[in-house]
Amino acid sequence: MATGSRPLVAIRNVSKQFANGTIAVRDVNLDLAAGEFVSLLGPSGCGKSTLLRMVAGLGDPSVGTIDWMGSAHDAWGRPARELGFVFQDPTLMPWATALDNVVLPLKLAGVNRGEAAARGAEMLALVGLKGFETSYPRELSGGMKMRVSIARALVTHPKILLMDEPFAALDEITRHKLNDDLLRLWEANRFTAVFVTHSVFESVYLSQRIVVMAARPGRVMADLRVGAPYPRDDMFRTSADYAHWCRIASETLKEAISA
Ligand SMILES: Nc1ncnc2c1ncn2[C@@H]1O[C@H](COP(=O)(O)OP(=O)(O)OP(=O)(O)O)[C@@H](O)[C@H]1O
Repeated sequence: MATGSRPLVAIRNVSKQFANGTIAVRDVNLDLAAGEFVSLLGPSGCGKSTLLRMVAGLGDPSVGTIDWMGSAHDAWGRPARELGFVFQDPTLMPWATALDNVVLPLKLAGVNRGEAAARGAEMLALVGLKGFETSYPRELSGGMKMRVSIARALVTHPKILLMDEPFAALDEITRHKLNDDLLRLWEANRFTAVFVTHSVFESVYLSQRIVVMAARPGRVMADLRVGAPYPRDDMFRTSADYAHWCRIASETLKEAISA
């Protein structure tokens, strides 16, 4: 991956202190390269979500900068962040169909109705929901709702997809399936993927790179490269190579927590 080239996002000396005095993250330095798959791995409270939200512009750092390199800026000097965000909860509009949920970002961007519907339907098909365009969220399973959420995040073809523990509430079989589908989408489209998780297994399965964080205060402890090739599939999940990388990631996480 293009890790040697100019980063897509450069996080420099970033700290975040909330009004109640909590230091959520301290002195984080991180480059996100175009097209890479990175996981932020760490225990509860280590600032993963806070960091991800700041990359998305949902909250500013107290100290430091987050630069979207090479992005256009608006009249106020704010970067045009081309991103999609997937939360742990699918956050769908219950009164709208799957298709209407997916096309919302296109509508907000002023894309005309016909084109938005075509692009939305195409995206739903890519996440395995062809035929469910007119279904309402209440008619969909948890995994299907999350697929709609991913389709909505990707429908604008963002440069970066930020995901905050998107599969944590799903059963293991559904989570594995969604992991596979996410990798397939990433390999086909090569957006930058930033994935927050506390699961060592999930981070190893998905990522080229795992940024290991520790809490109190939240900080980056290690930056691990997962040297296993893609495509990754069920064969990989049961391989000695996967077990090897899980062991390394697990030991790194243990060291980070006890440091
Ligand atoms: N709005 C807020 N006001 C005050 N403190 C906050 C706020 N948001 C988060 N925190 C605190 O900042 C720290 C980091 O929280 P954050 O949610 O980023 O961690 P996390 O690693 O994503 O945790 P989890 O895995 O449990 O979601 C925690 O101590 C949390 O209580």
